[in-house]
Amino acid sequence: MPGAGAAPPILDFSAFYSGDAAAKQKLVEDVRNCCLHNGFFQITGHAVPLELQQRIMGWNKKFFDLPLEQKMKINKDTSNTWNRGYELFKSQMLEEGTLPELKEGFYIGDEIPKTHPYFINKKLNSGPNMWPSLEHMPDVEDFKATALDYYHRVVDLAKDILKVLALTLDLEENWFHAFTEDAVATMRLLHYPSQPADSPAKLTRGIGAHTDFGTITLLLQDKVAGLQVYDNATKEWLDVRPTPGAFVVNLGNLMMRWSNDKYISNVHRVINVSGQERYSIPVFFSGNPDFVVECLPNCRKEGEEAKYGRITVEQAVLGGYADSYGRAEKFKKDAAEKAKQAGGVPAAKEVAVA
Ligand SMILES: O=C(O)CCC(=O)C(=O)O
Ligand SMILES: [Fe+2]
Repeated sequence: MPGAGAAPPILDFSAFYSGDAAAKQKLVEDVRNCCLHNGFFQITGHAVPLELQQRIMGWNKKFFDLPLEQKMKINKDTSNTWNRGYELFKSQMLEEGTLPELKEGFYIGDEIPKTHPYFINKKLNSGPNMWPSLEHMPDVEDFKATALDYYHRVVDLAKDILKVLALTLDLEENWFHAFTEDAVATMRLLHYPSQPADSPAKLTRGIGAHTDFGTITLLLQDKVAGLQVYDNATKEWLDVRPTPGAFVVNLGNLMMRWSNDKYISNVHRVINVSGQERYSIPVFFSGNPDFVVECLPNCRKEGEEAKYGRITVEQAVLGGYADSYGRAEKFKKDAAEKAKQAGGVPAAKEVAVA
């Protein structure tokens, strides 16, 4: 059971599929305790094949091995407005006071054609993916097929996890059904270069301390450690150990708000001082963008007011993005301004690029 100073437990999710009522009940209780404690757990025994996880991890590395100018051709900031494609090193800064983050990313989502109502109505992160060209990646069709297969299976798993979450709140298993229909989710391939050992003190981060903006996140890590969860009780950072085949599951801000802060969207970060390159793949499950979220049943006492008003999924997620990217942009502008005042060239190349 999670307690002060305990790393997120590894739960066997096969109990959900097994038909063994006692095992399923135990899973529900374990998940509930994690949600109340720090909103993090790992799961094994799910239906996403290990072999598929390994193939998408292989593509993760292959993608980032492309030369920078090829990745920049599908830069998410310049090639589209629906949040797909390549994200340059140091684009994000989630933790106030730290330096822009030492990670690069590649955003993928469901393949939404330009004729789809979500694209036409500019719904949250909805549109065609941005793939490398055939010229730069001759087997890009395999990359696409693997990424989309992986995406859909993880989204299905997210829906099963939401069934368990409904049970943790004593709701009917399909309570989240309307919310999960036509849901938006975003997956990002991430690459963290190895950082110097003094990174924690020097305030350089792979990804700064943050909470996720969506409903739930399902993260695949490779073998290289670096992810840490903040333990509110002991005020220490706990390592989330890479576990073969496991997904790290954590609740995002939308779920915390929806549950009236009963369930926790917890602070986490990555600092990669392993001496090796690190790769990971989070899938952020947002939900149906038009779904209106307001305090879940069984999350407040009789007569108690809900802490938050109604909000659509789309509004809630977009609010979180604006904060984190705005911070990185401001930092870069300030750095460029400082360099100009000092009469020098901007210190870092990315100041000009971003
Ligand atoms: O790469 C990881 O292990 C964590 C990534 C993460 O927290 C995020 O992308 O929000
Ligand atoms: Fe995160």
